[in-house]
Amino acid sequence: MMKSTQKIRAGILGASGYTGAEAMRLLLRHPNTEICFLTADRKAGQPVHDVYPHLGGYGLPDMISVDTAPWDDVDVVFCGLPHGTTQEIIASLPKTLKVIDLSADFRIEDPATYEEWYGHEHFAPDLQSEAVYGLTEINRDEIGNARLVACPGCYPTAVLLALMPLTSAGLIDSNDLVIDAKSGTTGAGRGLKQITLFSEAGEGLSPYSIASHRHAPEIEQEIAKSLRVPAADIRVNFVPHLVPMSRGELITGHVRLSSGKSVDDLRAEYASVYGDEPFVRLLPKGAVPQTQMVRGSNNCVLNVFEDRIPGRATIIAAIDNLVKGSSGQAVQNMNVMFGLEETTALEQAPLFP
Ligand SMILES: NC(=O)C1=CN([C@@H]2O[C@H](COP(=O)(O)OP(=O)(O)OC[C@H]3O[C@@H](n4cnc5c(N)ncnc54)[C@H](OP(=O)(O)O)[C@@H]3O)[C@@H](O)[C@H]2O)C=CC1
Ligand SMILES: CC(=O)N[C@@H](CCC(=O)OP(=O)(O)O)C(=O)O
Repeated sequence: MMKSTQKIRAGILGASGYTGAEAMRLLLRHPNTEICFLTADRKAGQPVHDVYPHLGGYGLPDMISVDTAPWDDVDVVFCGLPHGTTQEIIASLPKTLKVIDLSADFRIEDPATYEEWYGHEHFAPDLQSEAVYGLTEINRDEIGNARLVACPGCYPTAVLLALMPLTSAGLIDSNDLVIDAKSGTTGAGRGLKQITLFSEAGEGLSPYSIASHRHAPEIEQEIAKSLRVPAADIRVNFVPHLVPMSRGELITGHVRLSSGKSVDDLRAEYASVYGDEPFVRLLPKGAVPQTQMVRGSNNCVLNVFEDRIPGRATIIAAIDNLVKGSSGQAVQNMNVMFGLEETTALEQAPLFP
């Protein structure tokens, strides 16, 4: 447990990206953390106020290149880098440094599955075997002892928070999981991409990676681990959509109830599992989760509804992809790793409207 006056010295890799900016915003109000360095690639050398004007004036250091980062000056690094980059960079870092990775680099445990979905061999398999999957509510104890935490993808965060208590309790069929997911455009990062151009994403709703998104094997892996069955025994149909809003994510799960189980049983399980959780909220019966309920917060709101088809149910969960779906969960994990109050710097109520 850290003394309350002791500061954690943090570096943020990929600080000029969206998750980096969100990590800065959250850590600026963290009483036990000092931001020591920020890295960027093309924007290296620029002051924060040039990259993110809303974060100017807070005394943050200028962006530097990752090659010149003073690793010995920090206790922890947050890695908001593109896939495949973190595993190369952190392999050469001091082994005492704690690492909280927001990318997908250390989430997939099976090397063949990793290669199949990410298109290359893993560059740091030793580090992969050390990594702990950072879904805080489910893996809190392991995260507390971890050096390297692989934060879940934004969609898997919402999907697993919604489904895992139910699959673990045997209340729904783990082989009949159909997920329809929607994300704001920040989910695709700050780099210029045609799909997120205002003129192409605005006024529309675009499905993508239909039944072929890399978050499906990540979801299957975690459900399979919790049930102690091979990942191939779990099958998730997952279709994401890009929605013209900057942040927010909503997932709709269409599930089959186990024999004799009702929606009230599912609600009772959520209430039991999440009753004491600071960030996961089961809404009152009938209340509909919406992205507007979580914007800017580390909260996940969820609920379950009866389907018209007997024996089926519809589950809805909403998170902010940049908070609970990435940087907020990363800070939550840092708090756990350093023995701090888990909610520190994350108490922000949602922004509305
Ligand atoms: N956005 C989201 O909602 C979520 C994102 N993630 C994951 O988190 C990671 C970061 O995402 P996000 O912030 O959206 O990404 P962005 O594209 O917004 O930012 C990427 C950052 O990485 C830097 N960078 C790019 N290439 C390199 C390189 N070769 N070496 C060093 N630095 C590099 C960029 O610098 P520069 O700007 O100077 O080019 C920038 O700071 C990704 O892996 C993403 O998949 C996970 C969950 C949710
Ligand atoms: C809207 C959008 O493009 N979202 C991203 C997911 C962002 C995320 O959580 O991703 P990682 O697994 O990449 O870390 C996508 O579908 O690729």
